[in-house]
Amino acid sequence: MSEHHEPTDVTSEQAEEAVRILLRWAGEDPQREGLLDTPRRVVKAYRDWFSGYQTDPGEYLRRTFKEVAGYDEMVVLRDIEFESHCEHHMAPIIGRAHVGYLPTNRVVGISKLARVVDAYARRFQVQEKMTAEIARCIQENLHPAGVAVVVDASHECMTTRGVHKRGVSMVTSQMLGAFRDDARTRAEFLDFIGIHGGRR
Ligand SMILES: Nc1nc2c(ncn2[C@@H]2O[C@H](COP(=O)(O)OP(=O)(O)OP(=O)(O)O)[C@@H](O)[C@H]2O)c(=O)[nH]1
Ligand SMILES: [Zn+2]
Repeated sequence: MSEHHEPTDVTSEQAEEAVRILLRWAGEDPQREGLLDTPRRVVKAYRDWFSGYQTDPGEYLRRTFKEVAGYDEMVVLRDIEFESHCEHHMAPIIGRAHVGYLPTNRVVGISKLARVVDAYARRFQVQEKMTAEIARCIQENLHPAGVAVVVDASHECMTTRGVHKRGVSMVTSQMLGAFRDDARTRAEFLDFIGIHGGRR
């Protein structure tokens, strides 16, 4: 994706004007010197935070390796830090994702699992939906014997506004295939990521 790509039929100028309106609505003067460049900066930041709409997450999983014949145990990538935004308040969701899968005969470059997480995180999200999307994407593209995704995140819409609860994290999981059907496989994954009996 190029830096200056217009993602939709809404132009950067229109997006910048929307920021000026929000500034005016908050009681500010968008023409004062300190704020002159703010709309441009905000639009640039949004382009980064919401770049996931310009990606096809499944594309990252197309290139697989067969050279690992003999390896038939689970692969786990844990503590994948991500930043997302909730679709209710457009407030940051900050957390970590843990992804595991049981390869059948092909494995993927390990960074690609983190790229899939980012591709979904950089959209407006609900944590449950993001968790399920990551798992489904891996299942549909790699056809492994199973996929496990656990997401542990804090929602700024709960810390800096609204109910104002700090130190709260939301944990969601999506288990598919062997991770859903076989308690021992699921337990091994949870052990790998450091969650024992639900505690970390
Ligand atoms: N399940 C779920 N809820 C979320 C997520 N992100 C934000 N929320 C919640 O979405 C809800 C939206 O509730 P509303 O009552 O419509 O919004 P609100 O008046 O701003 O609610 P408060 O946050 O309680 O002030 C809130 O309870 C948020 O905490 C998420 O990823 N998953
Ligand atoms: Zn929210």
